[in-house]
Amino acid sequence: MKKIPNQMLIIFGASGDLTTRKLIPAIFDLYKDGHLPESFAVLGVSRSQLSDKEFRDKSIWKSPFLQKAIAKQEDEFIKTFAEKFHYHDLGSEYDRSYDDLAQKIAELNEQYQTQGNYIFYLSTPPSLYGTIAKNLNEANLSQENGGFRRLIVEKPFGYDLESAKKLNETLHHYFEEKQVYRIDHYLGKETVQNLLVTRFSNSIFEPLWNRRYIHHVEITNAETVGVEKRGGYYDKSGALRDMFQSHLLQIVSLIVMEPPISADAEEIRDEKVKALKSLRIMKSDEEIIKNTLRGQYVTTQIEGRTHKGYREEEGVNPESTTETFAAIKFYVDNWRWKGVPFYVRTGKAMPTKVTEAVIHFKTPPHEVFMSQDAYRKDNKLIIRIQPNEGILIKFGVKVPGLGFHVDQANMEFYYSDLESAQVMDAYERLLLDAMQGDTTLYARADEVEAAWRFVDPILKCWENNPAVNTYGYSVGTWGPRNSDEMIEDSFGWRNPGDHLTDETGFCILC
Ligand SMILES: NC(=O)C1=CN([C@@H]2O[C@H](COP(=O)(O)OP(=O)(O)OC[C@H]3O[C@@H](n4cnc5c(N)ncnc54)[C@H](OP(=O)(O)O)[C@@H]3O)[C@@H](O)[C@H]2O)C=CC1
Ligand SMILES: O=C1O[C@H](COP(=O)(O)O)[C@@H](O)[C@H](O)[C@H]1O
Repeated sequence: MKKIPNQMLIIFGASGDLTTRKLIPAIFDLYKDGHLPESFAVLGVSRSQLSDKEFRDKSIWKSPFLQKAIAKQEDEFIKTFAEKFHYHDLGSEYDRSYDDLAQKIAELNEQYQTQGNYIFYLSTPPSLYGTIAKNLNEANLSQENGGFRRLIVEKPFGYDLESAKKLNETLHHYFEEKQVYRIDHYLGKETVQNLLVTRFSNSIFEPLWNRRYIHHVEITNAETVGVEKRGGYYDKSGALRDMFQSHLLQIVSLIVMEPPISADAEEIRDEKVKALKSLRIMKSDEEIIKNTLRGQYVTTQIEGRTHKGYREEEGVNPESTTETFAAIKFYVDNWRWKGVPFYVRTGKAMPTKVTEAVIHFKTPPHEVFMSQDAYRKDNKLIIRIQPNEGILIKFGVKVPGLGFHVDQANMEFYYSDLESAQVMDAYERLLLDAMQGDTTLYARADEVEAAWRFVDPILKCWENNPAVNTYGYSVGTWGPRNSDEMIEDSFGWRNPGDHLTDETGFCILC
C-alpha cells in the first residue's frame, strides 16, 4: 500500500447521523488497522455548540456505534484516537465566518503537521453543498497551494438531471473536477469491485458476457427495514432516487461496461460513463408505464403484530405517493447488449436484506436430455453483493441412475472462505482511497449526469401520473405481486432464501 500523506479531515455535518453512524466508526477502523497517516487530525464542523470534549464524548466514547469496537481496546488506545478529534461551530445562524474556520484549520495544521493537506467531507443537508464549496473557496481553502484540497460529497447528488448539472457547475466553480470525490458507498463494497475482477480477469466469463449467450440480467436490492427515522428525507426522494439512480445504476454500469485498457481511475470511469450512456432512455409515458412498476408498503399484520405502513412513518405525508419499491425493465443499446432485457428492483420492508445480480444465460439451442420437473434450464451466475458475499454458478448435471435426467447443481465461492477474508467496510475503503487520492471508486461528474439522464424521464412520468402502476404491498413480501409479470418468458424474479426456514439465515445456494 502507498504511504498515506499526513492530512486533516474536516467533516461538515459532524453532529449528524451519518458522521456518528458511519464516518467515525470507519475512521476508527482505519486507525485500528494501522491505515491512518502518522500525523492526522479530524475537525468536526456544524452549527451546534460543542466543545472538543463534548464532540469526542458524543461521537466516540458514548457512541452506540463504537461501543463494541472500543470495548476490545485499551483505554489508552482509544484516548490517543479521540485526541485527534476537534470541533468547530459555525454559529447557530451561520454567523461565524469561514475566516474563523480557516484560522482553526491553520492552527491544527501547525499542531499536527498535516502539511496543508485537507479533505473536506460534506455530510450536511445537500442544499448546503454549493454554499460550503463557495465559502471554502473564498476563505482560500479550496486552492491547492502546497497541500492537496479534496472535497467529498455525499449523496444525493442532485434531485434530478437539472439540479445535478447545476450542482456540478457550482462545484466546478470552486473546485476542479479532480478534487471532487462523489461518494457512492456501494462502490466501496468488496463484491461490487469484484464484479470488475470476475469479468476482466477470467477468460471463462468474458466470452459469454454478451447478447449471444445472456438471456436477461436481474438485479435485486431488498431491505427488511422501512424508512426508520429518515421519513422526512425519504418522502422527498423515493426508491428511484434513493437507491436506483445511484447504487443500482453503478452496479449496472459494472455489468454493462467494456473492458478498460487498464485499472487506472479515468480508464475505468470512461468505460462506466459509456455504459451509462448506452442505456436506452425511455421517451414516452406509454413506454415508461409499460416497463416500470412502483409500490408502497402498507400496514400489515404478521403473527398478531402490526407493522406500520409507509404513510404512518414519522416525517411521511399521510397521503404520500412516494414509492418504497421500484422495478424497472430496460435495454442497453450497444453492440454487446442489444436486445438483452435488464430487470432491476429495489424495495424496503421486504422479506430479507439482500443485494445480488443474476446473469441468466440462454438455454441450449436443442434439448437432448430430459429434465427434472423443477429444473430450470438456464445457467445462472449469481453475484451476491450482500450478505454472504460470494459467487454461485448454477448448471445442469446428470441425476444418478438410469437414463439421462438433468437436475441443477451449484458451484459456489464465499468470500468468508478466503484465508485473508477481512472485508473492509465500504466507508473505510472509500475514505482510505480519498486519503490516497484514488478516485477510481468515486463517481465522476459526467457519470452522475448520465445516470440522471436515464432516470429523469421516469421520475417526471411518475410525478405526472402518481396513481399509475403504483401498488401497495404487505410488509415482509417481495413488493407488489404483479412485479413478477414484468419478466418475460415466465421466469419471475429470483427471490433468494424464500423457501429457507432454518435460523442460520440464507445462503446464495437458495
Ligand atoms: N444518514 C445516512 O444514512 C445517509 C446520509 N447521507 C447523506 O449525508 C448527508 C448527512 O446526512 P445525515 O447525517 O443523515 O443528516 P443529519 O440531519 O443527521 O445531519 C446533518 C448535519 O449537518 C449539520 N449542518 C446543518 N447545517 C449546517 C451548516 N450550514 N454547516 C455545517 N453543518 C451543518 C447538522 O448539524 P447542526 O444542526 O449542528 O448544524 C448535522 O450535523 C445528507 O446529505 C444525506 O443525504 C447519505 C447516505 C446515507
Ligand atoms: O444510500 C442508502 O443506502 C442504504 C442501504 O445501504 P446498504 O449498504 O445497507 O445496502 C439505504 O437503506 C438508504 O435508504 C440509502 O439512502
